Amino acid sequence: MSRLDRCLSVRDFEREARRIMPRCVEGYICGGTEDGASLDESVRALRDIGFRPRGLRVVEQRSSQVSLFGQDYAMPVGFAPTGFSAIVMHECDLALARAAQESRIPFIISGASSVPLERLQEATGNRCWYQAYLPGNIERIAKLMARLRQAQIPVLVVTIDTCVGANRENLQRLAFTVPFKMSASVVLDGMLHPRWSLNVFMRTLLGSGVPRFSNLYEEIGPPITQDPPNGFRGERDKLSWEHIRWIRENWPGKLVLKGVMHPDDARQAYEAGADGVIVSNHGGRQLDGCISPLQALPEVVAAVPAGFPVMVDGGFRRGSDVLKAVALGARLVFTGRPQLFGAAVAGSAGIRKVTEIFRNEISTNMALLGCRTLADVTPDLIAPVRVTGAWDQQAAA
Ligand SMILES: Cc1cc2nc3c(=O)[nH]c(=O)nc-3n(C[C@H](O)[C@H](O)[C@H](O)COP(=O)(O)O)c2cc1C
Repeated sequence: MSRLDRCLSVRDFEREARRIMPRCVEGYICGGTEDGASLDESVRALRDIGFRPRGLRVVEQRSSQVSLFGQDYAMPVGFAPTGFSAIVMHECDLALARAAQESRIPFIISGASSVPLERLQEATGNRCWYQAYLPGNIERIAKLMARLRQAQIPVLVVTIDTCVGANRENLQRLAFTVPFKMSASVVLDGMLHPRWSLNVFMRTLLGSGVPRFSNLYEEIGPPITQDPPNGFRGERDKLSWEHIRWIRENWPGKLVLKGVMHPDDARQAYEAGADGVIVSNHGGRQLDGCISPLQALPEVVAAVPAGFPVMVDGGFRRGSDVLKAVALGARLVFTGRPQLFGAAVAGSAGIRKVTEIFRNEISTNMALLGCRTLADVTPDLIAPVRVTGAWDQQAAA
């Protein structure tokens, strides 16, 4: 049985991917910050919610279709932006964009990605959203926006949770740095993972050279082994609501803020003219000790007018996880690591299988919940998982 056939769930893909990736790549993809509390909390919070399904409803014809920003998507799942995906698969950005297009789900190009956004747009009929790591400098924002307009990006996603680089001790221990620097331990790590060295490292070097910071600013930047002009994080700590308001006045497309965790920020985003927010703690990769995005979601939904798109990401690994967020008011759920695990295990076929898994699980679980459409996935179908007194007594007996 092939590796791909063995993977029946996203967790299976994760297990296989961890075997293939060098430790420093695994640390970069899978890791969180400091004690990993935000990372753990995102996964744990999903287990704290259970379903209260309805029976005897005709669910023969089901649809998980969702409409957003004038597009119909096949299911309420999209690919979150993931920078440096080139270390998982040769031209991974392109494979992700194509798989998303084929599966009719949204794909967000990361500002820290390597395949030029113009190529990704060409491959998908100009459907990619773009995520920006913006400096608090209007002149520089304007230059990037000119490029995005030229490339006909329909949705600009501004990440607001990365004003500074977080404390990623795990990466320091593994000698993994951004910009990427070769060290003896990194070389040894690669040698101990020959499949990755051949399929990813050598293939990339021989095929297209060292990946570049292609989409961070207005022009194709230097290789990821060098600091981009103005630095990778230059002036991000100056970004404020003033810049968001300026962007709104000057950006004709849709505008989404990513990394919103506080209801007041969601309200402010709406008032500033944003078209949506993504509730996210950056996959546990920024502030450690954050509440989970799932916990933040209901208050964010309540803070904005009905119908204002609230999306969410962080820790979603099952179709049932996605449906819990939909029941709590999320229009769409983004995943970050799952499709990278798919890419690491089996390239494009692996990414496609991950989306199929989500689609099948969503369809099956909608039926088991008694839902024909996503509008039927309502808050009464979920409840906190709580061990009652009676259960405690039974357990003690
Ligand atoms: C390897 C990796 C790279 C990421 N790069 C970015 C990025 O460039 N921009 C961004 O806004 N978020 C980035 N994120 C965060 C994701 O967009 C998303 O918020 C998070 O991965 C969701 O959690 P999940 O991985 O548990 O699905 C990255 C996450 C990972 C795992």
